[in-house]
Order: sequence, then structure tokens, then C-alpha cells
Amino acid sequence: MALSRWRSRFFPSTLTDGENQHVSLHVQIMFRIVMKRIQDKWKSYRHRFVPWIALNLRKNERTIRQVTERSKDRLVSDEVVSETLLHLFRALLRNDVAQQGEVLRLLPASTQTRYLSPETTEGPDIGEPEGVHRPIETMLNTVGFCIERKPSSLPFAGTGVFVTRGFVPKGTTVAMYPGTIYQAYEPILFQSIGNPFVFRCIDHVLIDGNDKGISKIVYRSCSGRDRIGPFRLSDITWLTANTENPLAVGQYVNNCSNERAANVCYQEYDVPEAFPLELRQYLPNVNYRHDTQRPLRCVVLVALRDICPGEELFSNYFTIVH
Ligand SMILES: C[S@@+](CC[C@H](N)C(=O)[O-])C[C@H]1O[C@@H](n2cnc3c(N)ncnc32)[C@H](O)[C@@H]1O
Repeated sequence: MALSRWRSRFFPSTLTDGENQHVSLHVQIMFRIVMKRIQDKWKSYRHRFVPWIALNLRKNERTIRQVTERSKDRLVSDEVVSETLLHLFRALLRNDVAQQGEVLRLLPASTQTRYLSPETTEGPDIGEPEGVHRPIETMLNTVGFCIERKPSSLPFAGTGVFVTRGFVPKGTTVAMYPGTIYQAYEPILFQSIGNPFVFRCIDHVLIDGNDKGISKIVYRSCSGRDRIGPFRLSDITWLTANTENPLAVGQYVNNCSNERAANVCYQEYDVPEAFPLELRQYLPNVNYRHDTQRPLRCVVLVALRDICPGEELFSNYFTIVH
């Protein structure tokens, strides 16, 4: 009844009964298609919609328990992941200290204080100081390989991540998934609209790895907020072209397919309390809320097999090891 009233407003009454039926059928089909689209969108967004999360907390907890019990089989232990991160971060810090020393040596005394300030991100253009390596070189020298973003080998897949030099043995921590960490009950709706970089952990913790738009502003703001004395607690350079921690490009790893099997998998890694303060500046993750009572969640990508130089990394977007 309502449909025929609505229809008579938009379609001329000169249509025959047969034509009217035809139009009505079209309207119904269009209505179903639109409803299906809305339903699909809702199914994918409801996990980020705080009232829905609150109403379904019990059900979610049950699912988390089941999934967690099924996926205790990590590829490598947290200790092994820590070892790689510490090894690389120490080398990056040594390099940064050497660079600062070298830059200072080259500067007139009057400008040294200015460039030493932890707030300062600008610097004089003095070229590459001697004996100092770019982070990517430090990575190659320390962990034996480097990864970089390049156009994907898959058509229409945008950017991908490649092993460009060295060799990655099976079980190696090969990349990190950077971004802002949202606990299951924290609001991410606006940041998540049209955002393909939101990664969902088994316990529904979300990582927003988008380096543009609102996501970028939120990350910058949270990262600037959290520091202890002179120490930054997270890295913001993954938002720029000059990444200080070269592992932090995991959000650009593309999904596997029948032709391109996964060669890396995601593994959750909660940063241990004992992780050195001065090395946290290389962690590419920050909590959305400053008062989060849990260890910082990171997600690393671990090699499922030996990976040779020139190979693109592929993960399975639907598998995470807890
Ligand atoms: C997390 S992003 C990965 C980085 C992305 N390639 C880029 O350039 O921004 C996920 C998006 O990459 C694209 N993508 C990932 N795997 C793909 C594949 N196997 N084939 C085609 N597109 C893919 C899809 O557009 C997907 O929404």
C-alpha cells in the first residue's frame, strides 16, 4: 500500500497496469540490493561501534576464549621476538647517537643546543655524516635482510612489501604492524570509515595502521602525549617516508591468494614490562588512551618459510596467532 502511494508520486499515472507491475518489481529489487549493502556494511562496522560492543560483551568474551584456546600455537616465542627487536633497536639507537654526535661536531656551537632539543624534528642539511648508516643499512647489518615498500607484484594491489636485500630464515620476525591501539571498548568508528588498515586482534583489540587522514592525526597526538622525561615511548616516523624503524611497514603487506601463498603470518606480541625505556622510541604503536592498564600490544609478522631477496611478502588477513 505504502509502496503504491510512493510510486504514484514519482511515476506518471499514464502507465498501464503491466508497466506499473514492472516498475514495482524494479523498485523492490533495488530496495533489496540497498538493504543487503547496508546489512553487509553494518556487519563489518559493528565491531567498532561502541554501543554494539557493550551490548555483546558477554558473547564476545565467550568467542575470545574459544579462539584463544584454539590458537596457542605461536610460530616463535615472545622471547625470540624480543631478541630480534632488541638487537635491531640497540643498533638503531647506537646509530642515532653517533649521528647526533657527528651532526653536533659539524655545527657551530651556537646552534648545537637548538638541534639537541628532543622537541626538534628539523635539522640542518649537512648530508650523510661519516660512519653513520641509514636505518635500512643498519637493519641489513644487524638482522641480515631489509624490507621495503614497492608497487606490488599483483595487478591492482597498490603498494606491497618486499625483501629487497639479504635472506630471511623461517621463524624470523620480518615486520611490525604499526598504528594506534584501541581496546575493544574504545571508539574508532570515524577513523575506521573506508579505512583498509584497521587490524583486528583475536581479543578484538584494534590497530589502526593508516598513515593518512584522521588516523595519522590521532597517532601523532597520542605519540606526542606519551613520554617519560626525555624518552619518547613510540616512533612516529612510520607516518613519513623516512622510517626510523624499517620493520614498521607491516600494514602494507598484501593478502595471499591461490596463486601467491602466504609467506608470513601475524603474531601478537605484548611488550614486556622489562623492555628498555630508551628503546621504546622505536616501537611503532601507541595506546589510544594514556591510562590503558595493559601491556602495549604489538603485532609482528613472522616468516612461515625461508624468504629470498626480491620476494614480496604475503600474509593471510584472516589468521592471527595469539
Ligand atoms: C592493508 S591494505 C594493504 C596495502 C595496500 N596494497 C595499499 O597499497 O594501500 C589492504 C588493501 O590492499 C589491497 N589488497 C591486499 N591484498 C590484495 C590482493 N591479494 N589483491 C588485490 N588487492 C589486494 C586491497 O585493496 C586491500 O583493501
